[in-house]
Amino acid sequence: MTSDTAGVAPSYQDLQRAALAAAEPVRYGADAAIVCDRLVRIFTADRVEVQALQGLDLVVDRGDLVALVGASGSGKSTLLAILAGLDVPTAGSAAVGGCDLLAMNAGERLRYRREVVGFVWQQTARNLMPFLTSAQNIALPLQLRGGRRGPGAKRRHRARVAELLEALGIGDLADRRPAELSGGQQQRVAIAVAMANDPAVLLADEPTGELDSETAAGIFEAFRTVNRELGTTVVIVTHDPMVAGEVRRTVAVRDGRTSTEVLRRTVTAEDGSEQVSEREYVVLDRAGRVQLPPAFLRALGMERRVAVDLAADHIAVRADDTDR
Ligand SMILES: Nc1ncnc2c1ncn2[C@@H]1O[C@H](COP(=O)(O)OP(=O)(O)OP(=O)(O)O)[C@@H](O)[C@H]1O
Repeated sequence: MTSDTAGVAPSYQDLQRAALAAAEPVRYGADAAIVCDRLVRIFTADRVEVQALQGLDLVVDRGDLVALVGASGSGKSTLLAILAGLDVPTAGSAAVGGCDLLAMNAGERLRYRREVVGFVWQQTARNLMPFLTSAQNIALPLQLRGGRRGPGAKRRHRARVAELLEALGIGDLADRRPAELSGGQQQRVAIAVAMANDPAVLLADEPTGELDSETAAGIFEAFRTVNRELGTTVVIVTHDPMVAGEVRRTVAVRDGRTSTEVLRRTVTAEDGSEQVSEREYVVLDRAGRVQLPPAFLRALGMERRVAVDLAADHIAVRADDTDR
């Protein structure tokens, strides 16, 4: 190939590199904190199979704060147990903080649970050792963490405990045992314990389930603080209807799949006032499937088959009228 526009015409190597780059598949959610791809979890109880997760897709970006909502039995806790490294999916793939949850051996799984994820349970008592003070509870995961224990370890641990007590506004509770704390205070300490080893992701299953609504609001604020100030990705499973107003992204799980999402953002109006805009989306999975809201389908009598037409800026879904 001759070139009379030296420096502009691509070389053979340039073309080869471009062709290879184009052939390289883009990894699904490559830089995300959490990537679940067609996740399936089947339980067998009394020879009956329950498909708790039925091909669930979920990508959570680093630094995001996400609420998972859904009816009882929709699969939320099953998903969280997998993300926490406590359970293993039957099929599909899941990665958290770059760790492949299907490829870990027992030792790696233990390290993953201690260092990559933090977990806050609903039962306030389950999160804390009853015979340790708040500061000792927070220090425990630091001591259990493997690796080098140099002479400065004790000092570093003390500094980390102080930092977390301060971030969660519980410095004055450092020397109290769980029995001497209210439910809300216990959950704040539990968040500090889960954050001790600076996990990539903080997971919480119904963390406000045992609290009154005012205390619950304070706990959501604590999760927001952790998310904003410490930059941790946070995923909270909740039944709390108030939650939609508390987080940027709410993902609904239905029948073992993610079905709809509500995204909230603050927009500045023409007069300079700030308003929160909220929009509901249906999830588009990797195969191009969407789960349309049942109320919409019922309203237009859509079932079994719909006509789909492409327009310049949208796709129209209409009731099947072939028999009319
Ligand atoms: N260990 C298990 N053995 C058998 N079935 C299970 C097991 N764990 C969960 N399931 C079933 O899987 C489905 C999903 O359960 P899961 O607990 O994930 O739902 P959930 O959305 O968290 O519900 P809830 O909001 O009530 O906690 C349910 O039908 C449940 O009965």
